Amino acid sequence: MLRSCAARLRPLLVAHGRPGGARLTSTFSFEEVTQKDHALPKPSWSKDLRLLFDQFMKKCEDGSWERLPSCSRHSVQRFQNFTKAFFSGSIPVKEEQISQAKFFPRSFEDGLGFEYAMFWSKDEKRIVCLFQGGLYLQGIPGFLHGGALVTLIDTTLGTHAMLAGGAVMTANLSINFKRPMPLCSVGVINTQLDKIEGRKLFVSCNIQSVDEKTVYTEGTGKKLLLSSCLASSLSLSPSFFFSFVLVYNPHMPINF
Ligand SMILES: CCCCCCCCCCCC(=O)SCCNC(=O)CCNC(=O)[C@H](O)C(C)(C)COP(=O)(O)OP(=O)(O)OC[C@H]1O[C@@H](n2cnc3c(N)ncnc32)[C@H](O)[C@@H]1OP(=O)(O)O
Repeated sequence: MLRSCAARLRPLLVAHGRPGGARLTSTFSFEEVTQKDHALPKPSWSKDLRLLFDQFMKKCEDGSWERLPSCSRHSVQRFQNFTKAFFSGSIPVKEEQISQAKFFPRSFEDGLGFEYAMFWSKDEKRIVCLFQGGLYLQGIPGFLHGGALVTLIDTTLGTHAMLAGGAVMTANLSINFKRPMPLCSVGVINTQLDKIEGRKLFVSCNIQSVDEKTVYTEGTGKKLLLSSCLASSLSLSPSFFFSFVLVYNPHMPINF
């Protein structure tokens, strides 16, 4: 089974100039050049968000943490390869629409929607997502819409599951809204991987205020790996596995 899985993935990696097992920095860097990295400070970021971002960038200096770059759209090639690999090549939108499609959390104008940056700790195996919810994300007056919070929770938990296991889809998400979160305030999402059962990854997180005094929301999610052979390939050949994940995840570190 592993051999057939590897055979299925190899053409995709070669198509990106990435033979299985090789480090993939050069091709991904090329995409970085052509696509804007949104997980960097902007004028619309509040002082709180900048301060937290700077603190985590400091933690990155010794290599224990890594900032995850984030772009707003996939290249047409990446899109097509993803659907070929996991949905039998049936592209769900018209060919001409592919280049127009945007990653939902990155689809708002600067400062009006989600502003966020994720950091990954390889040792602690967790993600911290620093974010600020803009004026277009209002629910009840003055507070963030619950759906907006769920979007960012799903995105952060999905990224964690991808880093832990490979391409995933959300099968189940459970949310507890504990306190309303003020519009334009800054929140911190902390994730953890609770367990893996076969293709199922159980991940959870909460959203806290910057001073850690308020827990706004808690979330637990069940993510399903899209291919059962990917998890087992991780234990045999991490570099091959990571090279695959790098192709598909817009939040993946450049130098994994
Ligand atoms: C591109 C880079 C972007 C990267 C960007 C970074 C992250 C972005 C995050 C966004 C994520 C999304 O929005 S995803 C979009 C929202 N989600 C979806 O549209 C998913 C739609 N659902 C599906 O496609 C499917 O139901 C799947 C893939 C989830 C599962 O189908 P399947 O593969 O056929 O699996 P199946 O045999 O049914 O079940 C396998 C096991 O999982 C359990 N299971 C299945 N569904 C559920 C469920 N809803 N709740 C609990 N458990 C479930 C079953 O009981 C079974 O357990 P057992 O018997 O083995 O014990």
